Formats: sequence, structure tokens, C-alpha cells
Amino acid sequence: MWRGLWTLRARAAHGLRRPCSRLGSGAPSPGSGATIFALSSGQGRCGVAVIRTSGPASGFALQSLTAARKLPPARSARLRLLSDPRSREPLDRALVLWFPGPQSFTGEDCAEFHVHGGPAVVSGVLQALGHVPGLRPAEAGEFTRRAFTHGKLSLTEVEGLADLIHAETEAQRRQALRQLDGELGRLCQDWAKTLTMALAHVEAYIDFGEDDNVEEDVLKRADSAVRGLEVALGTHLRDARRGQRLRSGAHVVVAGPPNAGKSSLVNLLSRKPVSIVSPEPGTTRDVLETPVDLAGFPALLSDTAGLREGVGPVEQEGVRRARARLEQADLILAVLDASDLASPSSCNFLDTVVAHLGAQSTNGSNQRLLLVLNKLDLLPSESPGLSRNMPPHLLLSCLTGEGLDSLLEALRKELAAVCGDPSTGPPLLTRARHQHHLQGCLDALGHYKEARDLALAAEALRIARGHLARLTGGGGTEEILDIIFQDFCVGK
Ligand SMILES: Nc1nc2c(ncn2[C@@H]2O[C@H](COP(=O)(O)OP(=O)(O)OP(=O)(O)O)[C@@H](O)[C@H]2O)c(=O)[nH]1
Ligand SMILES: [K+]
Ligand SMILES: [Mg+2]
Repeated sequence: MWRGLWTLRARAAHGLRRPCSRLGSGAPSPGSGATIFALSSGQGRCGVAVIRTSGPASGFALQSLTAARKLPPARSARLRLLSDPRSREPLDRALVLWFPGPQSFTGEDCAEFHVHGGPAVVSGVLQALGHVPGLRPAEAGEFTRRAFTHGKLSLTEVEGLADLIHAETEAQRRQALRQLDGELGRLCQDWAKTLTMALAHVEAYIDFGEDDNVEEDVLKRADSAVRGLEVALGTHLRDARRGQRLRSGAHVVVAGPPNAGKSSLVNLLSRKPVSIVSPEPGTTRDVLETPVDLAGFPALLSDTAGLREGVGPVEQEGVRRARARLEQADLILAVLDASDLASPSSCNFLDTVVAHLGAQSTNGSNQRLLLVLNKLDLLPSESPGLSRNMPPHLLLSCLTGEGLDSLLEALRKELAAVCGDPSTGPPLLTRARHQHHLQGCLDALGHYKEARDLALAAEALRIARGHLARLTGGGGTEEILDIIFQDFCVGK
């Protein structure tokens, strides 16, 4: 009865508001939220440009620009003449679409104008929209922010969308699509459900345990749920750096003795002349960084000075920088001149960097190494004994390109290990924020186990659940929302 009455009242209020904003009898009432508009496709001359609006005056704006009494049918494209509502000056013949809320991207009433992409058309339509009462230009990310506010996207999905817009490699696109699909969010929601059950069990015991109405068994069930969750969170956290590398690029450092062809390899992999190549040993001094798409994965490729001792102070500084950069590498591309393996600088590099890392990786170091023997073209066609006593390696000629395909395939495998493979496996944690909340949740579960009384144990579970909620929902902290939405352009 109560509810029925409420719904009736709400409907009546709704019914009163709608005709006013949809049938074009005037601008929306001053109390309603602003309607935003922006060019949503890229800037510059193009075939078709998409301009969209979101908010209660969207229908009114669409009617104003098309001089129509009626709105087009929902979600169906119509060809209309657009004109400036003040001067009646024709602007363009365009496709228009009407998306009444809540079934729209933002959850609000939305309109889209697919206009010819000339700058004069675009600016004419934007100016005309600016003169429709109740409309104002959108801020960066404002459309997506409204979608989030109206529960159309979770926070992890918003991040996925931002990543999809910025994706530059195939692996990044796959990862972003998975996150936009809500996989990470669903996983967190499942975990949160498990925690809610465990909390319900503990609370039931606190409330009724002493009356013997509730069996001791409920606490055991809560404990086992927490143990299961700890294992799952631990597994995901161990993978955490991988997702972040996939988002921002793995650090790949090219190192080796002077003149091995390191700069030649950097130029070959980045397909542009990043570094100076010359027959003079000691050409590269500073660390030169370039972002590249390596076999479908994003990487920050660094060229470094050839490693050798006993040279002048400038080159020594280069060598120092090269060693420092090596320590930050996720993957080291160790380059040697295949025709010069017996030289002191080659032997020294093999004995120090290559052998040292080989030993480390069995010690569980995170750094990986690919050994590349360059200048294959200088070897006699049969080169007996080259691979003897050599650690596993790839043969390459930067000059002829021979061996490049095998190198790219090896890089793909290494980078899939470094960044995580976005086509398979569990959803990756792509941001430090994800890692922070999962760690917070895990720590709280630790406190649950150590808690000396049940009230403290229940509180620990609530804290753990709060971390998961903030991961998908942002917990309402404006600061985090601002950081995330900052990644968007105007019109998204
Ligand atoms: N024949 C042959 N020459 C190569 C190959 N790769 C590079 N070179 C030559 O080797 C010389 C050194 O190449 P760089 O790329 O400057 O070597 P680097 O390791 O960067 O040298 P530094 O920066 O001085 O340490 C240049 O003359 C290149 O043209 C190759 O595959 N075959
Ligand atoms: K050189
Ligand atoms: Mg060089």
C-alpha cells in the first residue's frame, strides 16, 4: 500500500517533468542538472564528426537544432537538416540519434549529431548548441563521470575505458577491453560477497552463540572462507606488477660491450633512428629511451653506453648510467658481436652481466635476459663451435635483418611473462590503486586471524570488505575520482 502510493506519486512527478523537456515547449526547469555537450570524435578535418549531449535538455536541444516538433524514435538514426535555432541559418545535413535515459551511455537523456567533419560545420553546431538554454560545454571526462555517477560503469570499468582510449598496442587493447567488460569488478564483488557471508556468520555467533541457537560450526565456516580468500588475493598480488607493466610499458634495456650493435638494434626495433650508430666504440654515452610496440607489448626501450673499463671520464659516466639502468630493467637485451666473442670486453660482459643474471634468475630475481649474438653476417657460413660454451642465445644481423623474426617471437614470450598475457589468465591489476586495496584487504584478513575477540574479528572483516568496495566504487573519495577522470579527453 505504502509503496504503491509512493510509486504513483513518483510517476506523477515524472510525468509532469517529461513532456516539458521533451516536447520542446521551452527550456528545462532551472532546478534540473546542466546538460553538457562536446565534440566526441577527434579534432581536425575528418569524414564524420560526432557531437553529443547528455542531460535533461538533450531532447530540447535536438528539437531546437532540427526545428522539429517531435523527437526521432529512440536509438534509431535519422537524417535531418540542422540549423541554428536563432538565425535559422542551415548548418549541415546530418544523422541524429536520440537516446532517452536511463538506457544511454551516461544514464541521462542523450543526443548525438553525426555531422560532416569540416571545422566550420563542427564549430557551427557547437556554437548553436551553446546558445540552447540549459546547455554548457562538457569538461574532460564528464560524460564518463556521469555514467559512473548513474551506476552505468564501475570504477574499474571506467579505468578500463580510459585505458582502451589510450591503448597503443594489441596487448593493451585486450587488457583494457577485459577490464571494461567488468571482469576485475566482478571478481572483487565475488570476494566481497564471500566476506559478507563470513561477517554474517561471525555476527550471528556474537548475537546468538551463547544461546546455543547457533553452532560453533559457523565460526569454522567463516575461518575457511577467509583462508580461501587469502590464497586468492595472494595469487593476484603476486601478479600485480605485471598488469601495471602492461599499462605503462615494460623496461627493456639494451646492454653489451662497445660496438656490439646495441644502437643498431634499438633503431631496428623502434623502426626509427633513435641512436647514433658509428664504427667508433663508445658512441653512445647517455641512456636513450624510446617507447615502442615490441611484438604487441608496450615497452620503454633504453639504449646504453657500451660497458668497458679504463676510458675517459665522460664515457665512464655513461657506463655508470648504463649499469644503473640495468638494475631497473624488467628485461635485458644483452648484445654481443658474434664475430668478436673472444675479446676481453665480450668475455667480461659474459662473465659479469650474463652469468650473474643467469645465477640470479634461479635465485628468483624478477629480471629476465635475452642474449643476442649480433653481426651474424660476419660469420663464415658454417661457424663451428660458436654455440659451444655459450649460454642460450639468438643469432641476429642488424645489417641484413636475418634472425629478426625469431628475436621478435622470443621477445613476445618474454614480455608475456613480464607483463602478463591479457588473452588468458585471471584479470590483471593494472594500477597501483588496485594493488593498494587488495593488500589492505589481505592485511585486514591477517588482523581477523589474530583478533583476540569476536568483535575485533568482525571489525577486521568490515575493513577488508571496505577495501574491495573502494576498489570498484572509489568509496566516494573525490580525489581518486578526479585522478581517474583526468585521463579522459573532453567528449568522453
Ligand atoms: N656487419 C655488421 N655490422 C653491424 C651490424 N650491426 C651493427 N653493425 C655495425 O657495428 C658498428 C657499431 O654499431 P653500433 O650500433 O653503433 O654499436 P653500439 O653497440 O651501439 O656501440 P657503442 O654505442 O659505441 O657502444 C657500426 O658500424 C654498425 O654499422 C651487423 O649486424 N652486421
Ligand atoms: K659504436
Ligand atoms: Mg651505441
